[in-house]
Amino acid sequence: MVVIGTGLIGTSIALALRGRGSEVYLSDRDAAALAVAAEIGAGEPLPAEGLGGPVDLAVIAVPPAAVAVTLLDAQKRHLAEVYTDVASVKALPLAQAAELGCDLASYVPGHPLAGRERSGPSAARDDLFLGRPWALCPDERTSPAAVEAVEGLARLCGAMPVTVGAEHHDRSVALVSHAPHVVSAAVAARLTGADDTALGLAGQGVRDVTRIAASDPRLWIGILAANAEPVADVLEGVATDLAVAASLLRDGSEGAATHVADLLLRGNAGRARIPGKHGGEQGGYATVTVVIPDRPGELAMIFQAATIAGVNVEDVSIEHSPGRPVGVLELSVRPEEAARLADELRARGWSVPG
Ligand SMILES: NC(=O)c1ccc[n+]([C@@H]2O[C@H](COP(=O)([O-])OP(=O)(O)OC[C@H]3O[C@@H](n4cnc5c(N)ncnc54)[C@H](O)[C@@H]3O)[C@@H](O)[C@H]2O)c1
Ligand SMILES: O=C(O)C(=O)C[C@]1(C(=O)O)C=C[C@@H](O)C=C1
Repeated sequence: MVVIGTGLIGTSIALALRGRGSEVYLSDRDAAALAVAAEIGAGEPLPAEGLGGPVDLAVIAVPPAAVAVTLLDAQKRHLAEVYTDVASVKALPLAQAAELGCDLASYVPGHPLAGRERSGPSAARDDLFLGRPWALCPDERTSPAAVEAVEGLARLCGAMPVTVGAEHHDRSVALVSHAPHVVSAAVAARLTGADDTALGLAGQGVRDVTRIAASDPRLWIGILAANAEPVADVLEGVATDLAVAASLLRDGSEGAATHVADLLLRGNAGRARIPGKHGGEQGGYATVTVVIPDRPGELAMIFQAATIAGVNVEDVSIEHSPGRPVGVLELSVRPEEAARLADELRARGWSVPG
């Protein structure tokens, strides 16, 4: 394989592929990004003179506006049999590739729905795509063999391939990724004028809502500009809800509170529709909460206790208590296994409230 663009996503794919035994060559116009990716074991730099023949697959992991020119260049060099990209929008690269005269039979537009708020190869992780959807947007011009190869890539990275048309993809991600990003930025932007007391009171809620606001604005302006209309449609709906909520709160009447409660209930309902682990139903798990001292080996012993109790931990999160040497661990498990795990942990001396 060849990975062109060794930033967060390209290097994460390269690491995942290397972990599955693939031979990976790397290319980036930024020599420092290439050097870091190679240094952390993502692959070998692609020799300037090429490899003497096409590799199976080239993954183009550059910003959306650079995908089509990068594809054309790679195809001119006959770098690979099959090409895919990972850009967060799909209609733009596909239209530009057609306009530039790229070979569309061997190009499968793709988009793994996994990422981080950090950029560059040093933020890469080989497990980034585990259990995540990976959109593929072939059309009537794409060869079935190319689609099969890129489905194989997604599966090798531990992701679930999902086939969807490019326009449909872009409208969908406007709703589930791009508009939420702008909303997160808008909430975080309110904090620039906050005083130290307010910031000192920041808890997990604001951290959850603003995590993605730490992302690279240069990358995101390219994503938003390439999906402008669908994102604007969602933002207008959000803006209406917010404006109505603000005016009702000022109104202060009991009727107004009921209307605001309606927005909160719709929020509950929307959130509950987000699929859970492996695309399954969300909310099917019970949470076992454990207070853990901050000392070596504590987590390992808790997971060992879960193993002994025969309980599979489906998900895990840790909340740190600021200034205190303890944390609160939340273990998501099947509801029928929660009491067994709680008993096992209590018997071994941990504090399991509830
Ligand atoms: N960040 C995310 O969470 C995320 C998730 C899924 C998909 N994506 C998509 O993946 C792509 C890469 O994003 P990233 O987060 O890895 O960004 P990044 O900034 O970490 O990496 C991009 C890399 O591409 C290189 N690059 C830029 N233009 C190039 C060109 N013309 N030729 C060769 N290399 C070039 C840069 O030097 C950089 O190393 C984007 O299209 C983005 O939309 C991002
Ligand atoms: O979790 C994050 O940090 C992301 O930015 C991931 C996320 C997303 O919105 O889910 C962002 C953009 C990508 O195109 C794909 C995934």
